[in-house]
Amino acid sequence: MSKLFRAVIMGPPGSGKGTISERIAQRFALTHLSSGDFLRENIAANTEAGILAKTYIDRGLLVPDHVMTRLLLPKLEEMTRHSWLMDGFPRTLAQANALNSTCDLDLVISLNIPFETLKERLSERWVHPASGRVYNMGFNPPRIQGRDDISGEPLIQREDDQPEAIVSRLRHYKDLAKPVIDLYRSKGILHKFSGTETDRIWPYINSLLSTKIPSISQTVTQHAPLP
Ligand SMILES: Nc1ncnc2c1ncn2[C@@H]1O[C@H](COP(=O)(O)OP(=O)(O)OP(=O)(O)O)[C@@H](O)[C@H]1O
Ligand SMILES: O=c1ccn([C@@H]2O[C@H](COP(=O)(O)OP(=O)(O)O)[C@@H](O)[C@H]2O)c(=O)[nH]1
Repeated sequence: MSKLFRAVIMGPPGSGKGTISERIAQRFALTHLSSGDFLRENIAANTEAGILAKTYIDRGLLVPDHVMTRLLLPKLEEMTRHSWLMDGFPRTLAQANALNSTCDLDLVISLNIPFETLKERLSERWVHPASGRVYNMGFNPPRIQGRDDISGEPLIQREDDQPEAIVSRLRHYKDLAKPVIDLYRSKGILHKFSGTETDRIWPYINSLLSTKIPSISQTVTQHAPLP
């Protein structure tokens, strides 16, 4: 069996983490884990952690580190036989240190996208709350306007995707992410990608990962070519 591969993707809101994670998961047969999706599942299932997390999310706050680690680390510990890509965790240095004590990461992708692009994308983002599926009226519109492609349920715009909220979310991201990015840089596993379009960044990420997970990429590219 080939070596297991563990990666994290970081970037400000709207930087394309979800979009790129889906492509990576498909191309390299990794499991895509998203902290936001995992929280939404817990909220929908009314778990103790979900109920607690909701009180923070509803106020536009980050869920406290100890709640996040208690929720996510056992999940990762269960995944001993899987290669995975984590999106949305760690977000703070305390979370990064907790993750560090659970597993060794192979690689961290950090997305660096201009502010104007982020603002534009977020204002055009529509989501299907139950599944976390994300659309954009220009980039990847739903097949039927205002409806999720799979369930046909209505799409919504998130409160915190309004222009006024975006500036403070971005500032907040920068403050918290900097020490995490510095930590991964010092470990020599950080790979930073800059640009305004996922389609342009994707080939670089694809070729980097092909060198890191060659055995998986060869099998998968024969069957599932992507742009
Ligand atoms: N690692 C984390 N630490 C603390 N809170 C988190 C974490 N991950 C998610 N959350 C909480 O869940 C909410 C939804 O997360 P999700 O990743 O879906 O969206 P987001 O980060 O706000 O926006 P975007 O998807 O645009 O980056 C966050 O706003 C935050 O309150
Ligand atoms: O090159 C791109 C990549 C993404 N998006 C859109 O930008 C928004 C934010 O992307 P995503 O949710 O993947 O970013 P995240 O917040 O997860 O980093 C979504 O509406 C995507 O459809 C876009 O318009 N162009």
